[in-house]
Amino acid sequence: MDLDDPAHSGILKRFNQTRHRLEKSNKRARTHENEDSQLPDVNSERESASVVRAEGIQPLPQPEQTRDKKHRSRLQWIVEPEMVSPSQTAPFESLGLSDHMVTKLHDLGYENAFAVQTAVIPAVLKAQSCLGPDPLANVLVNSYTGSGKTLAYTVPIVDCLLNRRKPAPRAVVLVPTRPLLVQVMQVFESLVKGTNLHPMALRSERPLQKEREQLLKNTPDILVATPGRLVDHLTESPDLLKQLRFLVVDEADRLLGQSFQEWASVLAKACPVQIRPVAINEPWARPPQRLVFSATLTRDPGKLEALQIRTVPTAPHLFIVNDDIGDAEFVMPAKLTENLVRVKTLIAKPLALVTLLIENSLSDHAIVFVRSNEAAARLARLITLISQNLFHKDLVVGPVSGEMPVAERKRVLRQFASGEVNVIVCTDLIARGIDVPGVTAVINYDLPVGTREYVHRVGRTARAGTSGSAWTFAISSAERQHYWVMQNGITRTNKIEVSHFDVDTESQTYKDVLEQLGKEVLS
Ligand SMILES: Nc1ncnc2c1ncn2[C@@H]1O[C@H](COP(=O)(O)OP(=O)(O)OP(=O)(O)O)[C@@H](O)[C@H]1O
Repeated sequence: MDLDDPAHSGILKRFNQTRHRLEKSNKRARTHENEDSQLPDVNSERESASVVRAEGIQPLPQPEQTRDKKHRSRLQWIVEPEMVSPSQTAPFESLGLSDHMVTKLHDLGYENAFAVQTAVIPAVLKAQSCLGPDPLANVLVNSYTGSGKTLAYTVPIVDCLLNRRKPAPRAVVLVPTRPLLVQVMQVFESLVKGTNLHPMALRSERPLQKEREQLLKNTPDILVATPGRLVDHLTESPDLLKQLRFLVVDEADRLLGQSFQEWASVLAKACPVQIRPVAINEPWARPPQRLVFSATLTRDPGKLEALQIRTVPTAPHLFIVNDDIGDAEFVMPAKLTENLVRVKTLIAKPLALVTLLIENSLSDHAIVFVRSNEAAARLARLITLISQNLFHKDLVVGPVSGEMPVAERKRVLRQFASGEVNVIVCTDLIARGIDVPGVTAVINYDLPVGTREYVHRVGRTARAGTSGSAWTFAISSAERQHYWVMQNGITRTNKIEVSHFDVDTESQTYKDVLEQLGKEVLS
């Protein structure tokens, strides 16, 4: 209460007057031990009633404040998240996993758990070990790009489901894009090898009916899907998820930004709800444990509400992998260096890009982001032409965009991962979640639309503790301003470097190259 506020000081004054009168009247009652004298003084009661209704010697009822307190305690997990230092690594043996899983992880080359895994794996295992119908503590995670969030949920899920007892999907993992779906599926497949667990990806490129038949026949334990495809199946088979134990929402802020087919409410209706048995032999059920991940997780309770994160009676865990919460919402990988590249004109941009790639030895394994499918195709061709004609180098460049056939896109990504393709030019389709080890640089040829997109794009490099660099082109003061605005709310180890790029756009060879591209586009 603000005592300087005239309204509040008036309330306080009236409260003190009333309390004073009540104290006087109670004292009188105790002194005389006379039943009549215990009644409050009629005059003073009238007086106090005209002021405010008093209820014993209690503070005056303050409904707003009570509600606010309750509200606050329900949101305590958001207000005071559990901070996890990025340096907090531990052997997988120490996290409560089965011997089978620890051996499997070692076989796959994972020795120690990354920070996010040391926090999330024990929290999930502990919640899942609770028997009975009590709701499980949900887990929400904000951890920087490339920090190992995928293993943080796939490992405990597989470990918990190892003793397969029910032929029904018990885990659903939602992801925003098909490339990410393929990647998560590969991680599950590597973890379940040698067990009787069966993961399945729901793919929108397949006929729905055929996939449904497969779903009924194979009874997968784990489903990996995009929300739209899952909704299609739930419409046909509303009981599909009745045995669900885990609901993972990866890249949650992105998915929550999509209201496609009202997926969150359809999914909420399809999940088991709390059923507390009245007698010991009665059936019970509890909602699946929600595991929610992103490098840019929203902490807006209003937005998270769609996921039905239970806050009572078990408060969720909100893990933030960062040394210092400060004011920053997001954190950059420690070994990422960032550069703002000032280029004078639009026409200089392609040449500046190729010069940057070649002169800074970035051309081996780089990702260039542009804003449209068309720009991806055009710039990929232009990089090839410029590198051949002006630098006498044969860079292998491939576009990756949403309009390409899925098989073709997969091929380019596979070749990029194996090193056959040096540079990919892509849209935001692969800005999130995609993990290609060894990417040396990310170049924002076109500016991303906002902070979140920036964080995810540049996070395709400097992953899993490795080094990498990010370069963002800006040709006007408006673009530079946008760049600096995007940096608000990001915490980083390395200072951003600003460089100027002057290239000769007047050379005849460059003009010829641009003309050739123009002709190719028109033909
Ligand atoms: N404990 C570990 N030891 C060694 N490598 C690991 C470990 N955990 C994960 N990795 C590797 O780190 C890389 C990044 O992991 P992952 O893709 O899960 O990151 P992420 O946090 O989900 O990133 P993003 O936010 O970009 O989706 C992967 O190549 C993965 O194999």
